[in-house]
Amino acid sequence: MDGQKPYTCATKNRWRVNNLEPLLQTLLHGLCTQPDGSLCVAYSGGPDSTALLHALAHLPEARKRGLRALHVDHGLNPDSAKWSAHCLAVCALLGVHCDVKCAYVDRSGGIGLEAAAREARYAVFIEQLHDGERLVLGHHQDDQVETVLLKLLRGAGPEGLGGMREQRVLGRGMLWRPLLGVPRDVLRDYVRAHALPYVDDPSNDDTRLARNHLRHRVLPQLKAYWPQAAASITHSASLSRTAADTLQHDWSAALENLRDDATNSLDVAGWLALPDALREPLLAHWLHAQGLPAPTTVQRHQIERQCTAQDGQLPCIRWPGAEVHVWKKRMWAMVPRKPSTWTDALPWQGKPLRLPDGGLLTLEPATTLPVALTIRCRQGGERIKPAGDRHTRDLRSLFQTGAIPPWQRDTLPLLYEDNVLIAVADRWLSERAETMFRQAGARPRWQSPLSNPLSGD
Ligand SMILES: Nc1ncnc2c1ncn2[C@@H]1O[C@H](COP(=O)(O)OP(=O)(O)OP(=O)(O)O)[C@@H](O)[C@H]1O
Repeated sequence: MDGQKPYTCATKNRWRVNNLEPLLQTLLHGLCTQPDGSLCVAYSGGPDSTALLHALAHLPEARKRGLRALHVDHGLNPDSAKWSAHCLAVCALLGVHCDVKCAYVDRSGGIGLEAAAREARYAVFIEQLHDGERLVLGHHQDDQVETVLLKLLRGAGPEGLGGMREQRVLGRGMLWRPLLGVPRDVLRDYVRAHALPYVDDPSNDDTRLARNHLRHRVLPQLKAYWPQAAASITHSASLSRTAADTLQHDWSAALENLRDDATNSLDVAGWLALPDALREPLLAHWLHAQGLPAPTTVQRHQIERQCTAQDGQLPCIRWPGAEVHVWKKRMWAMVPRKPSTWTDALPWQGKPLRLPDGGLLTLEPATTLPVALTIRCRQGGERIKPAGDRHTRDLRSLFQTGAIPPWQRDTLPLLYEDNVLIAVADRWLSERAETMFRQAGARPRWQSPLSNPLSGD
């Protein structure tokens, strides 16, 4: 597998030595323009990441930074353990340390096996990446062409049509795709010329999968008529990327202005006033940052219409995995939640208590209360006299003056001592509760089951 001369930046005018140099040349150029950081090759064992790993292993510039490989075993193919063993053996021959990690592929998410495997793989990458390390992937020009066409066929905008980014932040490090400009054939030539052994994953030939259908059926026909298809599509992608990055600059600035950090809610009037080209990606990004899926165009238009609802109305727009509420001229997003009131009275003396709706009640610092309290869910009609207040108040008016969003109101646990309401979560405490917690040297702390924290007054 060896025999490749080391090439350095200093000798770059003497690169043209043999027919293997284009790959090394690209990588060397990439390394010279990349900020420092050790390299971790995402090594599937397939031909492309094999070429990538082998070439990097022969560049002193890569070795000097620190070079290792990471193979993820999805456990989906009966031969996957053999593939892991193959990766370890190749790395041993190259003198590159290799980590093999198993990924748990969750098939229950309804996103398809390929996407679930990808999610699981990236979760491993994120977990395994060291501080400042670069995860180097073997995606090449033909992968980029397939990605862009698939996005086009799904009706994507400039961000999707920009294809895969050459680099981006990933976990504690960066993801880097140095081969996006290199055609698949160059990599396959390299593998052949060095007689590199690689894993042949049969799922790559399954033309029932959209990407494989494109690769094996559609693209050969496109290229037969338009030989420049790959170059033209990647050129369009880079134009879209530039446009998407410019838009991103603008919608990021708009998001800063429209989002309230304390509540993570959005100012709807400001959002509606944005041009379409900013409104859509801003919403998608705001949702993704909360781990929520973006709406379809039809659902987004529904949100836009509901944003102009009268005060007092409480619009809620739902789609699989997310719901958006419009309240007090702001927009709030969360995971859809069935209204869950519980009837049991739960005893509590200070130990962390997971409530039936997923909320969490604790004492900070952890300690034990002198008496056992009872925790109940709101039923309606409850009243409390908050410390320092001259009157008892019903919870409905407390919630209104405290600006507690309506969808959060039933989640606040109520703390009772001998059937007397002494605290509403950690928010309103009676004189008796204040005294009890002061004597115990701790404060109650409640974590909402919803993704958004409670709004401030
Ligand atoms: N199981 C895996 N472990 C580590 N990295 C992986 C794995 N699967 C994919 N990758 C990384 O993602 C890149 C693109 O993945 P893709 O599924 O297109 O490739 P592949 O067909 O598995 O193999 P290759 O690209 O190496 O020929 C790979 O080149 C590799 O860098």
